Amino acid sequence: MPLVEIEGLSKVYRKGSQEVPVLRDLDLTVDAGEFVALMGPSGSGKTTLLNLIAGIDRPTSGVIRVGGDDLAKLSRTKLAAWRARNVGYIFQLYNLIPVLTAFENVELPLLLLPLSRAERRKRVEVALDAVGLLDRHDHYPRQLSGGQEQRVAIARAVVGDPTILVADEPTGDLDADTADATLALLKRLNDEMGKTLVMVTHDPHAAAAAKRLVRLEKGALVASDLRAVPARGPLTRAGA
Ligand SMILES: Nc1ncnc2c1ncn2[C@@H]1O[C@H](COP(=O)(O)OP(=O)(O)OP(=O)(O)O)[C@@H](O)[C@H]1O
Repeated sequence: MPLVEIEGLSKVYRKGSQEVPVLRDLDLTVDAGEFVALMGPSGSGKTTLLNLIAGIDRPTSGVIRVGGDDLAKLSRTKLAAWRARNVGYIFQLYNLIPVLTAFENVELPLLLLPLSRAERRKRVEVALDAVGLLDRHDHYPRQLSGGQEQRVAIARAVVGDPTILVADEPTGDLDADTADATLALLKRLNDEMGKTLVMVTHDPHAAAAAKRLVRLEKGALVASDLRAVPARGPLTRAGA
């Protein structure tokens, strides 16, 4: 079943009087339960596309439906509310709030939902447990390693049970082993919990964690294939 339906999507940024076309007449469908890697050269429009799917940005023209909602038709306020309910965003640099503990960081998106304090606590604990960091719940981001910070950020992204998870270079700032552990976690969220994931990456190794590869070049889709990478066991880095 299609979760993301994109038809004739275009995005033009305006810089003063200058127009910068970033996405051109793009069509793409992502089914529920897919794990899609979005690759392409720097400047090809990957982050722009991800932000449009996440309802952070709005298209210049075209249709973008996520879970049946036509995002271009929502007002800014409605789009913000839609985002809070439906999107979990994972950033390259984690974007945790330094003055909040791991628990409080994960709890943050739940404060926008009508939940009791007890229900919030339960959900935060389940999410922290799922990423293996329940015992670090009272640690501040500076007391965590980069990989642990990213796992807290992943817990924060899934805690509200969003319709879709989007990740922008989630392993871009991690060493190889920590990146592998993070990718294994994302794979597990997809395989075992059925989360739909769209991940921007430059790294073919990271892309190999996904089930489908979508390539962008100069704002247009050049390929969208089921994984050409042979099936394999645990993520291993070639030559390592
Ligand atoms: N807010 C903005 N205003 C003007 N131009 C922008 C804006 N955001 C992005 N761009 C331009 O749009 C193009 C695509 O940017 P985008 O970040 O989507 O590319 P990308 O494929 O994610 O690149 P990278 O891999 O380097 O992150 C770039 O030329 C960029 O300069």
